[in-house]
Amino acid sequence: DLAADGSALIAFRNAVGRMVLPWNTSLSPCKWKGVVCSSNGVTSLRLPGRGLIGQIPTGTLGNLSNLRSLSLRRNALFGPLPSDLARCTHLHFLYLNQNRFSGQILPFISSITSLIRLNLADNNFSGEIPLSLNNLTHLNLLYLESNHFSGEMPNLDIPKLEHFNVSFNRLKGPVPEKLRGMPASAFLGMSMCGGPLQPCLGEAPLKLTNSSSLAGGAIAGIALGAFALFVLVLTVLFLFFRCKGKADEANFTETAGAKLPESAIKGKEMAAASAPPLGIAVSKKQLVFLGNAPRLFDLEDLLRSSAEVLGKGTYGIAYKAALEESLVVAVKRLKNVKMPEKEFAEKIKAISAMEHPNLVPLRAYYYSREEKFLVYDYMPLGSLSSLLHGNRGSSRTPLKWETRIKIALEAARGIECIHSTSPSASHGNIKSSNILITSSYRARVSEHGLSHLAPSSQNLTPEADVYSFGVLLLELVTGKAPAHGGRFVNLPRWVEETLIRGEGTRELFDEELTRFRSPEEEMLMLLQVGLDCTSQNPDHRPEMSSVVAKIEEIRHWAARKKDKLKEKEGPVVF
Ligand SMILES: Nc1ncnc2c1ncn2[C@@H]1O[C@H](COP(=O)(O)OP(=O)(O)OP(=O)(O)O)[C@@H](O)[C@H]1O
Repeated sequence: DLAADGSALIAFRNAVGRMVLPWNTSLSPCKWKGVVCSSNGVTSLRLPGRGLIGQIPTGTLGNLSNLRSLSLRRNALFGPLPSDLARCTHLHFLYLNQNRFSGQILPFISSITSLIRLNLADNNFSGEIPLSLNNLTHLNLLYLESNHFSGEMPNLDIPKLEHFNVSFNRLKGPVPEKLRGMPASAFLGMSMCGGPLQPCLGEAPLKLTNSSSLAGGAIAGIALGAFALFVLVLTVLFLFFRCKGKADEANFTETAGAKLPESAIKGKEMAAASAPPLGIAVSKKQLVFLGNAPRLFDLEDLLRSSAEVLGKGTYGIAYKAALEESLVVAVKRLKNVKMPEKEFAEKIKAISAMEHPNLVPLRAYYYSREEKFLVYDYMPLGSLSSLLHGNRGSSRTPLKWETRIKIALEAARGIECIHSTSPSASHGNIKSSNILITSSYRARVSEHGLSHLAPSSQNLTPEADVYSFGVLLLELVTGKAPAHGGRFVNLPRWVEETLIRGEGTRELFDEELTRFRSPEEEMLMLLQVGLDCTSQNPDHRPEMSSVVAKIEEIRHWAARKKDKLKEKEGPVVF
């Protein structure tokens, strides 16, 4: 019945399209965009390229028992297909191509015997293609290309099958007998043989000429070379993305990008003599350097360096200290940290061991009874907060959409790294002023681990970080600061209320984004991720790894859309 179909559709929308499907619940579902009904209920749901993102839960589409046609192609849907789709026993057309669905095509697909067209191309499906697809006796179209299906192609024998493609999977072996009439283009990019392809080895031995055996040697060489390259790439990726491990070479500042030889720094005059020196009073003690970073300066150099206050934060005052024109560090002078040196040193070591390209590297620390400070790489572009909200005048360079979503992804990866260190690990103070930006607009999360030095450590949970990160996403899209001059805006509530007022979604967006005609669908998708993260119930918030996956999906989706547009435009013909 229609009411049940309506609630199934709303559950579906809430899971994957809350922002992009402005269905008016006071109207009949049959009036909603993309929905078609007959007297029995909803028969067709067509939402191609609408910016749907996430995993389709069971208890949504599976409840649409009269569904004849389902098209969700060109979205950013991922994860396994909901198994209760098998309950849609009248389904004729199922188009799920160009998403990121994964998992095996479970036998339930084969149980939807009403299917006439099944398109699962361009996804991440894996496992073997089941022989049980033979149950789909009405099937006229089966597109499975560009997935990760492996094993041998089963001997599909579907009498009405006319349109078929399994190219660009990992299938091997012979083209089965009943499919030998299909064109070669149906089996491209795999090690299959026979039928429309090259004969299999047993069928007609390959004639090896001298040149082809030479080619064999060359191929072996290329294969070895490719393997070595693969190992090298893996090693580089491992070194780059590891969360814990050995320190790499110090890169204290990104202003000039040049490395300074030690001799160039020691004993030199201060770079900007006009600024006052850092001048923190210390008892005779040394800086403790962390990791393998080269010791480019000592305590004395640091204390004499020209310093400027960057700001006052929860844990103390932050300074920019310029030791040399291209050797700049950030010094965080900690207040209210009262713990024995050994415990302090252990905590700091744990922080510095957490290495990741999206965390601000901690390079050294100083501990005495009366003074404690930390030395970080200086991030020349300051914080995301200042880039978003600072200097909103004519001289301002607005942050464009592509940069914002890249920053969102990188910050998410930094937080994911922190959360990956233990099940209860958290940052404790995620906000846009703690996302710092390098000269190449790479985002780095700062202050990780500091909440564990502070005396009160309540409410430090990964779920609380996810909430704060959700607020940050809403801030990136709306351009509104959650706290400004002592005034606080409840951003999640503001977004929800604006949506409920139903005046369209445009007023949600940062005016700097709409002015440059930024892609609305992507902005809505990111808003949806932000709202998911700020769910009132902590158990309903996604884990950081899934937040990372969702933002990656939005970017893939956008890239695919761009490619499609280019394809449409076609080559320029003179
Ligand atoms: N490594 C750094 N490089 C560049 N700027 C930094 C660095 N660390 C901090 N800052 C800047 O210094 C200012 C003060 O930072 P701090 O982290 O102490 O306070 P906060 O972020 O405003 O508040 P909280 O302590 O609650 O996080 C901020 O504007 C921040 O962007």
